[in-house]
This record gives sequence, C-alpha cells and structure tokens, in this order.
Amino acid sequence: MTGSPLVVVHPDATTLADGVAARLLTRLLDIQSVRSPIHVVVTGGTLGIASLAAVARNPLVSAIDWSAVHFWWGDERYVPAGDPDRNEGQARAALLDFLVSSHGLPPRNVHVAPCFRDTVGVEEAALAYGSDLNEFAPVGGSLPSFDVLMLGVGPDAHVASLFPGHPGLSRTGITTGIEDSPKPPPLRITLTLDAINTAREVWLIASGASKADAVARALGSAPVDEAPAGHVHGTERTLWLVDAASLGE
Ligand SMILES: O=C(O)[C@H](O)[C@@H](O)[C@H](O)[C@H](O)COP(=O)(O)O
Repeated sequence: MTGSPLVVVHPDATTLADGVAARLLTRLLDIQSVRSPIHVVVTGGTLGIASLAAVARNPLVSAIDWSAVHFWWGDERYVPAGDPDRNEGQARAALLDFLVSSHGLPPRNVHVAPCFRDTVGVEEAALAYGSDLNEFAPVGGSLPSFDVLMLGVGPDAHVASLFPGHPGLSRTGITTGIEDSPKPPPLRITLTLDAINTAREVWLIASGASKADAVARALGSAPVDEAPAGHVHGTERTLWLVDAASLGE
C-alpha cells in the first residue's frame, strides 16, 4: 500500500451513497482516458446497493463507455438463482440491468459467482468463480487487475464474507467458500484477503452508528482476527468513505 488510508466523511448515508457514485463515475472516466478495459468489484449490503442505485441516477452515467467495463463481486451469498438474498440480483435491480438496457453494458461483462445447486458444494462453487476470475487475468497473473474494489463494512468489522475469528480469513488462493457465516445466509463465496489486496484501489464504505466500533477498530490497527476491515488495502490507494455517524460523530 502507498501511505495511510484516506478517510472521507459525508454528513449522512444518502449523501455518502451519492458521493461514492460520483467518485466511481469520475474514476472510471479518468481511467478510460488512459487504459481499457476496467474491472470493478462491487459489494452487497445496504450501502453498497444504495451506491449502485446512486450511479444509475447520476447524469455522468452516460459519459462512460460501459462496453469496456467488467463487473465482479467481492462476495456472494450461495443461494439459489432468483433468491432475493443474492447480491447479484440486488445489483442488477439497482444498476446493472439499466446499464445493459440503456447504456451498452454487454451482459457478458457481468461476472457472477455461481448460484446454489444442491449437487455443488460451496467450496467447489468458489473454485468455479476463481476460474472465471482467472480467465481475465493478465499474462502471468491469476486475477483481473481490479481498478476499484468496493467493500461494505459489517458491525463486527467484516468485509466481503471474511469474518473476525473465522478460518476463512487465513485461506490462501483467490476465492474460498464459507459454510457458517455469522451473517445470514450461512453459505457464501468470497474473495480471499490476498485477492482483495491485489486491487489498485480499495474503497471501504460504512454508514451509521452501528458501524462506529468496527470503523474505530479497523482504523485503530486492531489485529486481523478482530477487524478484517483494517487489513484490506489497495496497491495504489485505500479510501474509507463514511458518514459522520460511523465515525461516532
Ligand atoms: O453480502 C454481504 O452481506 C456483504 O458483501 C457484506 O460484506 C456487506 O457488505 C456488509 O455486511 C455490510 O452490509 P450493510 O451495509 O448492509 O451493513
């Protein structure tokens, strides 16, 4: 990582979601002026989805060449296709369907993790998602070059599906299956910490007083087993995009 994380405070959750959206669109424009394609990793969770909905509302949405943008997920709930808990479905409803129908995002650029099938275990499904990621890796690499990787932060300081004190935290490789997630649903597929930390920019987003302890622990250098959120970082930049309440203000 280059330097300490930058903490950007917004007054409330709505402004924060709009700020994340504006920042993402501006970042995509900046990148598209120098390189292509772009790989963006989106997150589930309330604020993650609210931020995607804010992208759809932002007039800059029409300035991006969406045909050259790829979407991935940092984690996915391993539930059947169409289950309302699936991060994919929520992201499609908030933004991705609109980008496909009105802004030229090719459906093939939306790279989902597998849906639950009772013949496929969660670890096998996680490996299949890892293979998809691998196909978009530059020569010699194992993952796409993630330009922006967004992560919600849980009240226990988890990110993606990497929970405090959970064995998933120390797994190596690109992806792993989680069988007993403390946050429902229990079965999940997640990028590993190592995989997250290959991203150029990691953006952690948090809002509300219920996140204040988690944010304080993560920014206060608590060990990884207590605050996984404090142990993710971009190779170029790490941003904490938060509202005042999540800083205890
Ligand atoms: O699929 C998920 O559940 C997530 O990706 C998870 O890591 C989420 O981002 C955080 O738990 C924050 O979620 P909230 O914003 O809803 O608190």
